[in-house]
Amino acid sequence: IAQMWVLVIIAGIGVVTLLLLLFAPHIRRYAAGAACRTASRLDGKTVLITGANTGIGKETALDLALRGARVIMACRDTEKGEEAAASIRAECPKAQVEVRELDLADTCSIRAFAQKFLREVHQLHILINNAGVMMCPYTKTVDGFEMHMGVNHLGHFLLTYLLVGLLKRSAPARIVVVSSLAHNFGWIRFHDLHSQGSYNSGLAYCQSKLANVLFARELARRLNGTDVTVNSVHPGTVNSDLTRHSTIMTILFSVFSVFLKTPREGAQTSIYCATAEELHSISGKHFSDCSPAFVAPQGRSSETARKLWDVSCEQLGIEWD
Ligand SMILES: NC(=O)C1=CN([C@@H]2O[C@H](COP(=O)(O)OP(=O)(O)OC[C@H]3O[C@@H](n4cnc5c(N)ncnc54)[C@H](OP(=O)(O)O)[C@@H]3O)[C@@H](O)[C@H]2O)C=CC1
Ligand SMILES: CC1=C(/C=C/C(C)=C/C=C/C(C)=C/C=O)C(C)(C)CCC1
Repeated sequence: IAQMWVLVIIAGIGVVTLLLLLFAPHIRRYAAGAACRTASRLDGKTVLITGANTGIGKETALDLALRGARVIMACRDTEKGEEAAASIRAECPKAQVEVRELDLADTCSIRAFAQKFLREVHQLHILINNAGVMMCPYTKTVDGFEMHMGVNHLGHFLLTYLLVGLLKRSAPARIVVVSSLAHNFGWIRFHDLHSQGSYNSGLAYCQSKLANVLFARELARRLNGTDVTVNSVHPGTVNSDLTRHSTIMTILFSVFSVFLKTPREGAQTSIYCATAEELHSISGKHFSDCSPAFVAPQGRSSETARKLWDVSCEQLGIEWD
């Protein structure tokens, strides 16, 4: 009987493998999701992308550079950034890409970055808040913020605050906030925003991605009439370095990689929101697979969005009306 079970298991694995191989092209096509079909050129436009040295950010940078934009890649590790820029130039010799140092886990770095940027770059048409950290062990940023909240939300909040004047002067301009489907599982824990009482790395990530959705909606409302639009994005489930802090997720993502998006596929919705002509006046919306997407009720609450805005300003020591 034991031998029979072994045979059944081997046959089962064989059948599953065969089916997977047979349907691999279909599975891949389905997993890839929607591609951005717009042919818009970006000659003469300046784009800033955070976390552009790898993953979705790097692929977004390559695509926008191919469209003729000057792409500024804001990276915390400029060596990694230069390697990414070199690989973009190898694919697109005419690419105007440059690397600048930005550590979103340090408000001094964000302020220094913005100061130099405003001195040296005189226009900004597209800002893509892409950088992110997921499920890291409990860590604080230089300013004492919990890492997910500090980098994914507060760091980008401060960066956008410092650059919004330039975006307005360069209008029409767009801001793309890379959030996630994970916002569905998040709650803004105003009583313990920095998880000092209790910490769960998954929930901390979800909270920060919900903060991204709320920030995009509230900023869109405040920028109404300025010709600067803001939309948030879920890129899909993408096989990137994002899982680096979780061994289980890293193993699962590589084993099931055929079912996941590649970083290039994951960049499509960011590219769509940054370039699609039909979105020129669309603001405060959430997109996935280059289409409008569902937002969880907690991501649609104007009250929570306003409260988060006020708390974020307070924590960063800024006034932003
Ligand atoms: N991959 C996925 O399945 C999904 C991703 N997303 C979102 O997409 C975005 C991009 O993720 P993805 O490309 O997958 O992940 P990667 O880990 O490949 O890229 C993340 C980028 O963020 C940068 N980064 C992290 N911390 C900081 C910091 N303190 N200062 C500046 N840059 C920083 C990283 O730099 P470095 O390499 O130096 O660490 C890297 O360039 C994230 O916001 C993520 O939340 C949303 C849903 C699903
Ligand atoms: C359940 C399951 C999977 C799906 C995981 C998903 C859907 C992860 C989504 C992550 C997100 C959205 C991260 C960033 O924001 C895998 C890996 C295919 C392996 C098989 C089990």
